[in-house]
Amino acid sequence: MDEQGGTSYRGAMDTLTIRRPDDWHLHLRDGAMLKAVLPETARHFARAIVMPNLVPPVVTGADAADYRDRILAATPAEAKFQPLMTLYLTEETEVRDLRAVAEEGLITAVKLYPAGATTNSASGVRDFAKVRPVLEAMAQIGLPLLVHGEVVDPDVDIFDREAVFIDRILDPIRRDIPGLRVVMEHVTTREAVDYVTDGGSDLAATITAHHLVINRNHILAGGIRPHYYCLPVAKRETHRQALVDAAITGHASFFLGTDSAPHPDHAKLQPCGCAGCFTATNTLSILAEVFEMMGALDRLEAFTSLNGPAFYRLPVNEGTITLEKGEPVIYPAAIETGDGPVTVFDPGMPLHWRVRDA
Ligand SMILES: NC(=O)N[C@@H](CC(=O)O)C(=O)O
Ligand SMILES: [Zn+2]
Ligand SMILES: [Zn+2]
Repeated sequence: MDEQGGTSYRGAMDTLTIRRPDDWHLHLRDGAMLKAVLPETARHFARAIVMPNLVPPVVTGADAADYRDRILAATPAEAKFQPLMTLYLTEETEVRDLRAVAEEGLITAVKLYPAGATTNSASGVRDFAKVRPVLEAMAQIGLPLLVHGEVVDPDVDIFDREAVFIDRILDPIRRDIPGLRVVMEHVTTREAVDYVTDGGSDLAATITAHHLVINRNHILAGGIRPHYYCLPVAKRETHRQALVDAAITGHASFFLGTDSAPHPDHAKLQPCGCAGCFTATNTLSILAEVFEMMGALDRLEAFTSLNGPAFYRLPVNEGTITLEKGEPVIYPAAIETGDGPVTVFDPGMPLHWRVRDA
């Protein structure tokens, strides 16, 4: 480790040691799927913000405690992995309950899904006025609100739904409730990048690996690729470039949230297939490739391991991981789960960086 923030290089930049990363947006699911996907995350990441969009969703403290225990039970014995739990905000969430759960230290954040915006969001919020007292309490406590930032209005084009959400919903809420700490999850647009860049220290954004490498052509041109379909859907190339620029700057408001969202292939390969890309397995290889391509390997650690803990007011991880560069790494095309195979996201380019076994 050197004094410039822990990144050290050897040789012609063929190894890179960084603080152990965290994943600030992850879907672990439950049951057989949880058991199959958890090792893919625990191998590389020390902590993850675990999304609460189970069926039924994680809405009470008791739900969160039970889910945490199921995750810990499914964690490989040798792994040191800490799940950071979240609650699913509904119009019925009570201020009193939320305060109690937050005081217990059981949850790290609360997740806001506009009803109907994405996978398992039916119990989400329709009328934002109804959750205002809860958001005010969160601002007082300093508990972050994580938002799936898309409007659900059928008249709004799917490629515009994130930008419209900022104008119609998020910005008014933030003006109305000063001090509310917000993470815009899985941002996909230049508008979101600009909004977060100028938003001050109470606003941050997670960025996925897949949104750094695909644009909407990858999904739709030359045939439809269901494994690239996730929400928010990837936008045009200029937006992808804005995301890359945000990720590589080292700006404190941007950090990694993989949004690794496993669905069995039989649920994705349908006339109406599920949204979500499964990236837990190869995210770090993809990121190293992108950051190297941009001449920004020295800022990878800020994105994966430093900016997130700083926003969440948590210590950075003690341990490190070492990435090494060599022949292209071959990842399995899919992982096997009790619910059937789950295809691993294919970045469509050779990946030369692998995480060295600890
Ligand atoms: N990103 C997705 O496309 N899907 C996520 C839900 C979400 O994060 O919006 C899922 O749970 O499958
Ligand atoms: Zn989402
Ligand atoms: Zn997600």
